[in-house]
Amino acid sequence: MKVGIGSDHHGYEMKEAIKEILNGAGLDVTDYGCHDKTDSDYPDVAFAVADRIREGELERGILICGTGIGVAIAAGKVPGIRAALCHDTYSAERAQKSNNAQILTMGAKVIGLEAAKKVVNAWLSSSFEGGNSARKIERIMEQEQIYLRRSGNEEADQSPGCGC
Ligand SMILES: O=C[C@H](O)[C@H](O)[C@H](O)COP(=O)(O)O
Repeated sequence: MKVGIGSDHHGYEMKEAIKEILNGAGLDVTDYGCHDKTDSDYPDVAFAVADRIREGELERGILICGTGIGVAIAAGKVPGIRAALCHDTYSAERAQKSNNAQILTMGAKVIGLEAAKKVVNAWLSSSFEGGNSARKIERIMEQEQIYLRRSGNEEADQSPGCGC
């Protein structure tokens, strides 16, 4: 599985630790930064990872900032992207099974590393179940297309869709 990972400076240490684990597990992991603890702006890394998913280069992304909120908001602005902020294993599992979220976000100031590892594992080991969930994801994706068309955006119809 091709996974992109990224963080701002608040999430740097957690990002490095999780990257090591994923590499050790044999996943194909690409690090989109940041690469040290120097102040960095979370939207930049969030857009970098989300864009690669939108373009089909990555299957999944993991984004970490202080709270996980900023990266989730930014990544969710990229058409076709569903980013889920999860700090517990049940939500992480459902983020895949119900929401087909390509991106997991976490806050390094909110959750400890051991719990974060379990959240990542729950999310990576789950997959979308379709069924009744598909209709809701399709509805979200349809509405996104409506907004894109309404704004005359040429990117309408180029999103990965619902994955249903
Ligand atoms: O949602 C945003 C994250 O928690 C960021 O890590 C945090 O906001 C960093 O921004 P600042 O340093 O401006 O508080």
